[in-house]
Amino acid sequence: MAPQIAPSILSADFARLAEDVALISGTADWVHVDVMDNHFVPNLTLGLPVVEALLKHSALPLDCHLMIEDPDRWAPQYAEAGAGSVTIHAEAAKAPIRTLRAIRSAGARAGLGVNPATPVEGFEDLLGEIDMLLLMTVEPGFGGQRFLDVVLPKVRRAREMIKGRDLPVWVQVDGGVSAETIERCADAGADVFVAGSAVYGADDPSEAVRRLKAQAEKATAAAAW
Ligand SMILES: O=C(CO)[C@@H](O)[C@H](O)COP(=O)(O)O
Ligand SMILES: [Fe+2]
Repeated sequence: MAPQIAPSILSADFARLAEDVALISGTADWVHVDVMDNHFVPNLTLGLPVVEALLKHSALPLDCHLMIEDPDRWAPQYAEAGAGSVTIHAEAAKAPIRTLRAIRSAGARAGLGVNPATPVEGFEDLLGEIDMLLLMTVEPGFGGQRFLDVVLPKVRRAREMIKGRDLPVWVQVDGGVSAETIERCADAGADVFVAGSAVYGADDPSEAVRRLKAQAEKATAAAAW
């Protein structure tokens, strides 16, 4: 799959979300929406009502990343509302298979996320239940953190696992992805890149997306996977 860029609106202006989403509509592939509940992570952002409102204003599909304690209860509702993709965290879900199936049944892509210290090997048998594996490259909770290079071998192993099973599962990296780190991620096997501060901290967010995508495309073309 060609590399895709998903700017995170965590670094946008929360009072001008529709305008900030419109800024990247011409160059980005997804709008990444970080839902945080102050329980699974020590930060509080937005929830279903804001996502429902944003869906009416976004030309791009919403990629909802649920960093919440009870994703089994909430995730299907984001899919039913019209999100293009809904990701639950493996550390939080109590019935991941049921929840992933409910997301797909509601017409969204189903994502499974893992924190930096959570191994992917335990989830190999779930690969057939998901459309995307999200590998956090920072500890979840905040934008603008430093990229954790220590996660890159896991990105590589995840890509190998997926390739070994011949499944169309996307590998998303999230956290600290920038012009400095995106090539290493693409080389390791990532094909969906979340970037918050690297996009919304730039003078021209749309141009920042275009550049990140060009870098990812070049690194992917040269990659062994
Ligand atoms: O899920 C998260 C943080 O928990 C991310 O989506 C961040 O919002 C990415 O921001 P940057 O690290 O790119 O600034
Ligand atoms: Fe995220």
